[in-house]
Amino acid sequence: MNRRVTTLDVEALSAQYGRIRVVRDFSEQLVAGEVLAVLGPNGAGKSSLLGAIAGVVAGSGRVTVNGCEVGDLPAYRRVRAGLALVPEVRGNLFPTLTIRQNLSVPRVGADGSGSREERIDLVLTLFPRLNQMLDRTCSALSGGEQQMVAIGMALMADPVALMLDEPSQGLAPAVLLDVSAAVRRLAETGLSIMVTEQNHAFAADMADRYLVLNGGATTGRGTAADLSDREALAAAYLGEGA
Ligand SMILES: Nc1ncnc2c1ncn2[C@@H]1O[C@H](COP(=O)(O)OP(=O)(O)OP(=O)(O)O)[C@@H](O)[C@H]1O
Repeated sequence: MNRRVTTLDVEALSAQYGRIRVVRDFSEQLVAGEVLAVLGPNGAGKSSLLGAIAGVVAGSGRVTVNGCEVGDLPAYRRVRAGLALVPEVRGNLFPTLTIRQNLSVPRVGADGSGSREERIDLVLTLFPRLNQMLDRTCSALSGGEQQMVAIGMALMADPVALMLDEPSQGLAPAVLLDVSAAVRRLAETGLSIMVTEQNHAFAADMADRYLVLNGGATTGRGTAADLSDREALAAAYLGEGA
């Protein structure tokens, strides 16, 4: 896998609800195999940013996936171009369906011709604990198990760029380790991953680098090593000029 290949290129992106713009002039590039953490306080615009990139929140700007400009395409066409989103609190899951049924819902692969069994095998290799509970209803799973299925759902489309919206929400520390290990393993396969987080320690376990979004604007950025440097992180939250 050539790690210098840009898989996700976002340029001058904004996100808005009606006339209220909540993300302004966001630009970022991710290369294959890279994990970027998007940090920021409540209301900073993290979910809106991922939503605008995925095409489920109104916005403007350029979004290029694997060299294909998708900024004017509806969300489902962006998925086919290789962009996958796992929304906050596992919002892509069907709670009354079993794990196996949930994994049967998404189209498989960019052109729909992929092997569903192969994709399910990948999900079960990443999250072996799901093996024992494939026929269990998702509403009866723990938050961590639901998060694993939610990530599995996104992986069915064989994406090149995966966006995870606050995957740590409501998860026990032991499960966070499972999720961060899975994110690292996915990055090793060449997937680019953008993950919003407020849990800095969890972000440090996964990310190669981070940026801080505050009030809808990027105020700072740094490497994963900086995430344990409280002063560097505080400066990133306050703004690079602080
Ligand atoms: N559907 C909506 N309609 C109007 N405004 C919204 C909507 N969703 C979010 N907002 C506003 O957009 C801004 C950014 O919200 P967003 O959810 O993107 O932030 P966030 O950083 O993800 O926050 P959190 O960490 O609390 O999830 C906030 O001011 C929020 O109130």
